Amino acid sequence: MTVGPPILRTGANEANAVTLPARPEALRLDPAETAVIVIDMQNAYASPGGYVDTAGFDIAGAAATIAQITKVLATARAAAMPVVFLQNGWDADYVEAGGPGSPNWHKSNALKTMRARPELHGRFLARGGWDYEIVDALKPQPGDIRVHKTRYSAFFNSQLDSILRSRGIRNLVFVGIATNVCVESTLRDGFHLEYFGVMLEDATHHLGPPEMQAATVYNVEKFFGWVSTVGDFCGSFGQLPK
Ligand SMILES: NC(=O)N/C=C\C(=O)O
Repeated sequence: MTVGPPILRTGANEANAVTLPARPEALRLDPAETAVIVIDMQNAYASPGGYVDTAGFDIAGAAATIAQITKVLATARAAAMPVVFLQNGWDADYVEAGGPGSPNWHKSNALKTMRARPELHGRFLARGGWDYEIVDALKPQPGDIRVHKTRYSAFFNSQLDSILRSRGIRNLVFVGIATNVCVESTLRDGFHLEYFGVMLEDATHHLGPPEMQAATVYNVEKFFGWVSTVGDFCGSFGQLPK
């Protein structure tokens, strides 16, 4: 008898489930219980002249990440899988960012850069501004869901958990920027809230040196979830009848 690689079943509705190749093992996912979570694909994180570019991070990989996410979203929409866009930022007066009593005020490189260069005040991550907007190439389509968030984890003080639970979503497929900050923070919080998190490693991009990408891939694969690829996601869910 040949024993194949293990497959983890995440839901009760086995009839509609699809096998997604992943590490450390493949997953059986029901598309009706699965959502694509697009983390912070805003001009701030992916466009020249946006916050992270101005703050000195390398965004050379962002264009390729956008191209990969485009493929994922086309497959997800064709499979009637919810697409949830997270948008990171604050009100125009930065009240939601917290003041000096908040660690966010001290650690946010957007806020630090604006304090160091007062001519930039109001430019980064303010709702209503260009920096906050989703990049043109990934503009949300009718039926997509948009959720505002004010901290790295998309579950913290947001509507995300309620929106997912009310739709019966149990599995989250993560794409976006940055792998090692908001993607990992959200996937970790999702794990603690009993969501099965899958990160598509070639549709995410890190902030900082390349080791940061590798570290999150290791953490996800070993401790918090599963790691898959755009090719495997599109290959699996692209097979569903239209
Ligand atoms: N979207 C993110 O991962 N953001 C990381 C840093 C920041 O927002 O300052």
